[in-house]
Amino acid sequence: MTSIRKALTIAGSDSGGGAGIQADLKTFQELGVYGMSALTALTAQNTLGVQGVYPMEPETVAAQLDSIGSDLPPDAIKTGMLFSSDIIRVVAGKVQQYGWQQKLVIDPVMVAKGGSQLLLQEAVQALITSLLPLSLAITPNLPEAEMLTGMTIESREDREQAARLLHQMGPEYIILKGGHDSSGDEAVDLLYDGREFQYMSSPRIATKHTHGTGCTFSAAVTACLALGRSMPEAVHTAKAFIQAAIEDSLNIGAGQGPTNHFAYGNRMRSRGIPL
Ligand SMILES: Nc1ncnc2c1ncn2[C@@H]1O[C@H](COP(=O)(O)OP(=O)(O)O)[C@@H](O)[C@H]1O
Ligand SMILES: Cc1ncc(COP(=O)(O)O)c(N)n1
Repeated sequence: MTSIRKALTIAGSDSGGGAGIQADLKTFQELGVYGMSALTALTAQNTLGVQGVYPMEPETVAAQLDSIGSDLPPDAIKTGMLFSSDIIRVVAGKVQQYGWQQKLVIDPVMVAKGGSQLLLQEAVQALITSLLPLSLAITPNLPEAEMLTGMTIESREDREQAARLLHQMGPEYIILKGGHDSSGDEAVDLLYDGREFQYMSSPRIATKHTHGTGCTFSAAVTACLALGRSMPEAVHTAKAFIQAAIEDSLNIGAGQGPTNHFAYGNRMRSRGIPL
């Protein structure tokens, strides 16, 4: 009998396979974690953009979470596209019912890279009041952090202030991703635990094939937490995972190609390093 750690993604489906639950499940698999999913919405999507959004009924989301919660307790959970305040409230209720608070990573997905709305404007407040207080960590990109805090983020001091404000909203850890700041040669992420600011940077890769970077990064954090790693270790591994995935990103489709979920594992295996 083999025992395995389990991770759950509560997110939207990307038919093109680069973001959403597809990116999450591929990342879980690559990091040796058993992946489970509860779908919040279907998107008709490819490398050119989002052609359609079809949200699930909130009861359908609840039913999936009950099936998982009653039989397959996850070791870590992430949320991605949640779409509406009704779905957010259902997810928050199930997180409380099954006691998942200490295992929950929120990727506050708002807008797809092509510009389509994946979280309704009316749902931002529900995310702040219903879900953030229940979470272990949140992984906003810079525009999402601006939307959640209401502040403009330009300088390093702004990032630290935004992290402080987000920390006051409930999550124990703030992981502020810096991919959208194209001003330097580095992609700089910030981890804040309410006491210390820890910066993690890597060389910025010049490519348009970054579809699914945020989903993949937060899925890698979640997989590492499921494996029992500490938060700094999880973020460190996720940064290495996404760096490899962007370096070897896939030039498929006519638009913004996806990141390469095999890249990190291939590199580790070729060096004989256990994942
Ligand atoms: N061009 C890039 N080169 C290297 N790392 C990047 C690049 N773009 C994004 N990243 C990294 O990918 C992760 C996701 O970042 P970001 O683009 O900010 O989020 P999102 O995909 O949610 O918009 C972060 O760790 C960020 O530093
Ligand atoms: C279903 C779904 N969920 C999330 C994203 C965000 O993708 P990205 O990681 O590129 O910001 C997406 N494009 N589609």
